[in-house]
Amino acid sequence: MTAPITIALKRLPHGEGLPLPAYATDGAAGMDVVAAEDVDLAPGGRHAVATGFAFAIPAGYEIQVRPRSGLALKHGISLPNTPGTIDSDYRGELKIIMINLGQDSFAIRRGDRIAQLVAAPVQMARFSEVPELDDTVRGLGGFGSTGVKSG
Ligand SMILES: O=c1ccn([C@H]2C[C@H](O)[C@@H](COP(=O)(O)OP(=O)(O)OP(=O)(O)O)O2)c(=O)[nH]1
Ligand SMILES: [Mg+2]
Repeated sequence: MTAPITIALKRLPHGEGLPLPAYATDGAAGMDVVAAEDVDLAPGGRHAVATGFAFAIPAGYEIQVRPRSGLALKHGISLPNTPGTIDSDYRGELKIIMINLGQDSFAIRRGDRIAQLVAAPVQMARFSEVPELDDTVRGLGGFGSTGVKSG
């Protein structure tokens, strides 16, 4: 296990009293984050749920916002943009964009764990434009091209 990075966090006024995002167990990959507001999500509805926190993620890292499987399995609650990307230069409030894919209305209450945050390194890249690409076995094949028997 690599040493944890330190992420500066600012508690916003409406985040008063909420727990910091935290790992539920020693081996958890994601830190559970809780809602800072009450929201009733109708079937098919979506909402950017306040968390009450803002961050300064160190350069070279991101936070990925991922759904919780329990909410997904039991209630059809997910994130339409999963994994959400929190940029290192974002200083606004972390919001969790939630969608209700279930058939019943779902009540999110302040303090409920609604998503999990995974800190990850970011490999920066740049493009080099070329006239031709090199040949490969796959070539132009994609979208289910492998393992298809011909004849
Ligand atoms: O689930 C999310 C996703 C994004 N953000 C914030 C942090 C992120 O750094 C910023 C921009 O996100 P993204 O790049 O995914 O959105 P965009 O549609 O490309 O907006 P922008 O033009 O602001 O980058 O919005 C959240 O709070 N929650
Ligand atoms: Mg963007």
